[in-house]
Amino acid sequence: MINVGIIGATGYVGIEILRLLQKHPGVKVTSIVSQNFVGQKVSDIYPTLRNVFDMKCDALDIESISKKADIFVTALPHGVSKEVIPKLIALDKRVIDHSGDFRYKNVEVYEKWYGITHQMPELLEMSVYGLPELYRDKIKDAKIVGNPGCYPTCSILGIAPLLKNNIIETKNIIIDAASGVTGAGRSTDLPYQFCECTENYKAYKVSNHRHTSEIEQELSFLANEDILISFTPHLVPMKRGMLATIYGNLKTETSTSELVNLYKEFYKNEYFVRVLDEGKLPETKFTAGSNFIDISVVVDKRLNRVVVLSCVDNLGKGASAQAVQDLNIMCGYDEKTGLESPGLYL
Ligand SMILES: NC(=O)C1=CN([C@@H]2O[C@H](COP(=O)(O)OP(=O)(O)OC[C@H]3O[C@@H](n4cnc5c(N)ncnc54)[C@H](OP(=O)(O)O)[C@@H]3O)[C@@H](O)[C@H]2O)C=CC1
Ligand SMILES: CC(=O)N[C@@H](CCC(=O)OP(=O)(O)O)C(=O)O
Repeated sequence: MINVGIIGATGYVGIEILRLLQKHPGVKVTSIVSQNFVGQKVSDIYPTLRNVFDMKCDALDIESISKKADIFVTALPHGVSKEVIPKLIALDKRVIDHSGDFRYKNVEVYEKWYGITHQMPELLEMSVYGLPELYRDKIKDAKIVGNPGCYPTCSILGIAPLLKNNIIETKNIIIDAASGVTGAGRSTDLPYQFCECTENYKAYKVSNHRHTSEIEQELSFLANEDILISFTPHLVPMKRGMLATIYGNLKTETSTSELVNLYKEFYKNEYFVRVLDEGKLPETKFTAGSNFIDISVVVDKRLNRVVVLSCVDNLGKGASAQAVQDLNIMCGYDEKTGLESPGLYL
């Protein structure tokens, strides 16, 4: 049994991890940390947990919480994680982080896109990007895992087979993606209030969203050359879910069925990646509440262009469930442990 602490347990990502870990036979949650709810039962804040998990929230006192757990999952805002994690590492703890603070290999790129000075670039070197389908072997022994952002998970896995097989031009990759409102966390900021986002659909941070740089980093590693993309995120009036529509120019004439076969071959050993048969398209309700990513691929013959549709739950494969997958890899458990349930559908 592994003792796990969740720091930032009272946010949307943290509470989803707590929910998933209730069904995990190899993990015991021994500390949950909050900022505003210290001393309160988490089941009073999230009553779905009543009689299931009634632990009280700890304060962020590293010395005290480090005695309670071996591995910590941090679901803290960007900039806060990088203050907390070095202290856990110094106490020989392993950490899976959800912020952007440990996802980058080049500290200057992080500092430019986040507007934050990192201060601990040497810890970036030891961190592993937490996308199991690409970095499973490194995640196994990692001290720090930088769990990917939701848009990057959805986009990178959607494009990887094309770049790895040299199928598309590396210029002119376009990603349009839409996220449910939980993507912004348990925020009370005006744009995320009911009357502001319901019955509405809008783009935001066009050409300057920080995930552009994270996606570019990983696509560049896959293609072995520097890649720039056009990335446009949108907010869609749903609680959870994310769909990315990705466009790339094919280098040679290729059919839809050839590409579907190529994707199926590429992901043949990946339980959580479901490549859909030709003619089938993903929908957010098919992945909601799960660790699955559904991908379909279509060739627009007239333009010799490929259109990939890639779909995750932003809180599932886009965050918490993927962290549980990483945790399983780090602890030597079967990757599906605690993640066996299908999505929610309704
Ligand atoms: N939401 C999503 O879909 C995704 C989010 N992420 C990332 O995961 C992380 C968590 O996101 P999310 O759960 O959505 O955010 P929330 O705002 O819902 O939760 C943030 C959590 O961090 C705690 N917290 C905030 N500031 C501090 C601080 N200064 N010191 C200690 N604790 C603090 C909060 O405590 P309290 O509740 O007491 O205020 C809360 O538990 C972020 O880095 C986010 O970017 C990554 C992928 C997807
Ligand atoms: C809808 C919405 O606001 N989504 C968030 C992305 C959440 C996420 O996955 O990203 P990080 O972990 O990098 O914060 C945003 O666009 O900032």
